[in-house]
Amino acid sequence: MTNVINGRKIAKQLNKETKTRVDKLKKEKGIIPGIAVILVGDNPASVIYTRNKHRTAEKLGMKSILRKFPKDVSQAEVLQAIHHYNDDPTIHAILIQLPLPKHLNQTELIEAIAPEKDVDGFNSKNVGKLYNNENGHYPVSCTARGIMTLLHSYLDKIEGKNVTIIGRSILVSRPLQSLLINENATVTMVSLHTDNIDYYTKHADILVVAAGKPNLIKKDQVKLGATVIDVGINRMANHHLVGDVDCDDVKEVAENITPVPGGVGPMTIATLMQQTVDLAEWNK
Ligand SMILES: Nc1nc2c(c(=O)[nH]1)N[C@@H](CN(C=O)c1ccc(C(=O)N[C@@H](CCC(=O)O)C(=O)O)cc1)CN2
Repeated sequence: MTNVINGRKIAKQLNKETKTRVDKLKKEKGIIPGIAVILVGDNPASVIYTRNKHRTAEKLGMKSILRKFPKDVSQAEVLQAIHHYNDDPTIHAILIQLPLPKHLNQTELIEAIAPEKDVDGFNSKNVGKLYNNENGHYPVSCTARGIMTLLHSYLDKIEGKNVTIIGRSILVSRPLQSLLINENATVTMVSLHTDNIDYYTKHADILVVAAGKPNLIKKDQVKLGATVIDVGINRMANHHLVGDVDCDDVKEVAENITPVPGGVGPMTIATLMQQTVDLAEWNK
């Protein structure tokens, strides 16, 4: 029997736990976790995601600022906002919504965020700590951490598992590779350029697909009993959302599978909330 992983339910439970932590921080330390989300332009998906982040943070009792800039804003103006929030003691978490318009230097902006407020974990200091499997506290990619939460909910152990990740992004695939390696999984990174990609997908106990190609993966490419994590969110012409995995087909062979929508996506925002409270606790 295949488990269709309910990301919405697990995200709801995580938000409940986060709310309890927010209330405790307020009561015991007088600290209200604060997040500043920077949105440049009017990309429709980014507008929805940042609104959801803002609303969820407020619902959980946090301070939340959604700072919007027009699409032609200068690099200097965005940098100035980042410096402002770096210096604001009521803000514990700063995030720049991606993608950014092409004229902006994404790397410079991410590097300008104080590492202890870099709630996305994209700053090179935090990426380096994750890569080195350093002890101590540091933020990591919210989607990657959210996927680890899903895997831990459905699998007894990750150690020793063969994992194939299709994708190479700094947003999800690379940090997820490090998180999995740090838990002693064997991780193979492939892409749409890989020769004989089916060889790698068929050998995976855990298959993570972050390729950005609707319905790329079918059941004949998946090992019997595998756990399949679909990171793809493809908006079709009829406005339907479709993942990178043909869920109805792959369900016939997978033991666990995430649907789209309702799988990995909701975990990204719940993990962002979780990590905002982490930052408020770590840096109090
Ligand atoms: N700075 C960042 N930018 C982006 C990130 C990120 O983690 N940090 N991730 C994505 C977008 N994203 C959050 O920002 C995100 C994507 C999807 C969902 C989600 O809940 N998806 C739903 C479907 C919702 C819909 O699109 O209609 C689902 O899959 O069920 C939340 C957040 C890129 N940018």
